[in-house]
Amino acid sequence: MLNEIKQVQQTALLLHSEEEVEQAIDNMATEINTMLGDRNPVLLCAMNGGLVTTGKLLTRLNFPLTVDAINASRYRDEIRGGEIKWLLKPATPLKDRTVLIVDDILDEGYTMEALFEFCQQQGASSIYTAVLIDKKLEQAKPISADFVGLEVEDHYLFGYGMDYKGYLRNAAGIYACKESS
Ligand SMILES: O=P(O)(O)OC[C@H]1O[C@H](OP(=O)(O)OP(=O)(O)O)[C@H](O)[C@@H]1O
Ligand SMILES: Nc1nc2[nH]cnc2c(=O)[nH]1
Repeated sequence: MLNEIKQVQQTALLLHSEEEVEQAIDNMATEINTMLGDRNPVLLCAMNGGLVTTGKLLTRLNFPLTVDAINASRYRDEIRGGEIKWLLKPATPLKDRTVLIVDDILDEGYTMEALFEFCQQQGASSIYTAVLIDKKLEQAKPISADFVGLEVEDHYLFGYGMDYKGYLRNAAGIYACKESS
């Protein structure tokens, strides 16, 4: 397994450097500070992929907020999406709260749609969505994100929270796996 991971890492294409991604996160934070500064939101970190983006955003946000986690996964260790499996629901009551769901990537959009619907069912008063990456696809998505860091072509990506078979989430850049489109 580790040989495969090293091979994927070595042959991957760097699409966005660490500097570019950090700038994109700065820009997202500026927008979120403007839009949600007086809303006392709860940030929901969409685990596991949303971990890096949530952490990087958090210290750039300059207003009162609380944080919790949510996890509905549909890829697990595959590079094609399947059925949504709920792994974690937030402990924080969402009723009458403003919610900001933070994830690494909006790909086909089914994961974010499921997270959004869950927050609606819990009675959130308003729900915003933030993703580091919005993948450009030919087909329409069931949901769009309110805050987007970067738009990226259709490859299987890793880095900044995004994994390849559970690994490479810690890569400090946005990489495309070779021959993944
Ligand atoms: O827009 P979609 O096509 O639904 O895909 C996006 C989702 O896929 C990844 O999650 P994954 O299920 O791989 O779990 P992970 O966060 O643990 O990596 C990613 O973190 C998003 O949540
Ligand atoms: N790591 C990773 N997870 C995803 N989930 C949906 N699309 C992707 C992708 O391109 N990379």
